[in-house]
Amino acid sequence: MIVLGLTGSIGMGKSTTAKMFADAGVPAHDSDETVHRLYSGKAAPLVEAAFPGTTVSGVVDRAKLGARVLGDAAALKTLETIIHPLVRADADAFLARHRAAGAPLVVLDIPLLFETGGRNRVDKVVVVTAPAVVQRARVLARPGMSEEKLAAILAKQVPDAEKRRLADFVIDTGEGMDAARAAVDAIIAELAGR
Ligand SMILES: CC(C)(COP(=O)(O)OP(=O)(O)OC[C@H]1O[C@@H](n2cnc3c(N)ncnc32)[C@H](O)[C@@H]1O)[C@@H](O)C(=O)NCCC(=O)NCCS
Ligand SMILES: Nc1ncnc2c1ncn2[C@@H]1O[C@H](COP(=O)(O)OP(=O)(O)OP(=O)(O)O)[C@@H](O)[C@H]1O
Repeated sequence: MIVLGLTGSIGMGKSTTAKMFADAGVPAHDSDETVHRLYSGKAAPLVEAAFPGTTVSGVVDRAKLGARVLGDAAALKTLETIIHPLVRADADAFLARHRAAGAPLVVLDIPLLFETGGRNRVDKVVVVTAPAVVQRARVLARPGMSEEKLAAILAKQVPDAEKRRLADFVIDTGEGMDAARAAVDAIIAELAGR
């Protein structure tokens, strides 16, 4: 089974591209979605213990938590120490399930693949990218997002140019959905022979 890591900086199109792989029949695991699920389950008490007041009715409020940790390097590190092992365990279970089922190719969508040593956990890497102006416009259009929050997140991420340099495949999501879908199909053809 080939494990394809999918990464890219904030707003570059990871989730959208992961869904294209899934729609084409390639199982895809989404780290951000896993974090969000954990925040309404087993991670919630751990987060509340570390950052009192960031959960509401037993569920992590991501706006409150983001306000607490983004821009505070030590706090973010503490959060990552709690969350990353749980996400990794979820991804490992996903891999075991699909390996047992005989899947030829699977995708792990890992936002911090290069930042957290994820390169060793995957066979090939696809980086999604877009021009910086497109990225900014996408991210700033989200509710609750601000220039400061974006700057704090970008400061914690390997720069886009460096990610592209380290990639086996690059998909430019600034060229539209059809172009991205064609790029996804070409990668599947190369890696899974179909
Ligand atoms: C700070 C939080 C609460 C903000 O929540 P919010 O709903 O606004 O954002 P969301 O979770 O959808 O993440 C959006 C994007 O932000 C970036 N990002 C998130 N966490 C981090 C981080 N620790 N370092 C760098 N970039 C990050 C990624 O590009 C990610 O795709 C949330 O991102 C979080 O809990 N982060 C810590 C866990 C983590 O490291 N997740 C990312 C990989 S598993
Ligand atoms: N190929 C594409 N063509 C046009 N728009 C796209 C394409 N891919 C993604 N987008 C748009 O870009 C925005 C960000 O996409 P997406 O949520 O997939 O990014 P992400 O990298 O997962 O973001 P985050 O890092 O915040 O989790 C969305 O509005 C999405 O519709």
